[in-house]
Amino acid sequence: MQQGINKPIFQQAKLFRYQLPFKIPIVFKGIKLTAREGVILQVQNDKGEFNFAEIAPLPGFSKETLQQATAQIIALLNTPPLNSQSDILLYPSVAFALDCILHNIPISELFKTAESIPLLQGDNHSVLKQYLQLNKPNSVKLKIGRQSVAKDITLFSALSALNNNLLIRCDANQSWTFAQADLFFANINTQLIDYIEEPTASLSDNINLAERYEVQLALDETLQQKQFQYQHHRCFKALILKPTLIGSFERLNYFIKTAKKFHLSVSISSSFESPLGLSQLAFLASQWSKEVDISCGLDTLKFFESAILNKNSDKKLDNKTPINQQVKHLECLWTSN
Ligand SMILES: O=C(O)CCC(=O)C1=CC=C[C@@H](O)[C@@H]1C(=O)O
Ligand SMILES: [Mg+2]
Repeated sequence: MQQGINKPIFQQAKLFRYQLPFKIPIVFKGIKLTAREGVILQVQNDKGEFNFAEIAPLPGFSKETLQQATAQIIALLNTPPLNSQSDILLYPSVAFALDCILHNIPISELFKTAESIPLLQGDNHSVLKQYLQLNKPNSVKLKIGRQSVAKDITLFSALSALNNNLLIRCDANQSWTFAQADLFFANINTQLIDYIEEPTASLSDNINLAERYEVQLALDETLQQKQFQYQHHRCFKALILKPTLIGSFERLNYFIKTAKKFHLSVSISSSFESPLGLSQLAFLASQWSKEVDISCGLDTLKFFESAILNKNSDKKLDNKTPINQQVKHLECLWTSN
């Protein structure tokens, strides 16, 4: 994808606020959220066409707050023209949204059909129930590291007993110590791990564990460090790209090129965005799949009570209402003129 496109001054920009309640609260790195909050940016270009983007820092994962990101985008919109060469160090959520606008990333309905690897999270009983309800697919992503290692071992073994062909993508979100990760690997059939994302917070410990137990690693949080430069190791199998946490298209393209060079697979993964953000991620995934082996980790709408952008639930919108129409029903929190 092209970089650094400069656009003429836009006619009008608006920011809308959304809030999507979760079915049950979800804990993100120790922060319990009952709802997802973000803003939708709508920009009308000189031809009168609308472009959209979402800014929704994920508490626990993003360094910036929604208030900070909103203030930054307003500052940018107040000094047109919009371009991706801004001197200010942009927050990742803002950099990504800006590039979506500058590159006219459409709201596509692709995400409704894009096949995502099912994400299983919750207590052991509910994870096993979710897996059975999905008719035992051969590939799943399993959250671990949120309960005792003993319970995770029980869960992993119970899940794998349900399907001989199951390959599990594990995600520990850097929550284990070396000893905890070591205990986990020593007590499961590691051949059933497709790859594991970030067992501990130390990349060198993760490599050490991967070599010891012959498991493959995927990098997720590591890729969100602004200074991180990829150095290949044979135990790396996949890159998890969370565009709204990584930021600019320039940085994302760097990882796509890296994946191509080292034959890594790429997962385009959600950060629990609204349907608008997810639809743009699905579009980008379909573009990048021309270059690298892509899978989607966009299976997060199921955690919301309702995935419709709508301020008042009495407005009779349903999921057949086009997303750009839904935006009009949100509370407008800022407008350029
Ligand atoms: O990658 C997926 O399949 C879905 C998204 C997902 O698992 C995550 C999104 C954001 C924060 C975490 O809870 C989690 C992850 O770490 O990958
Ligand atoms: Mg992860």
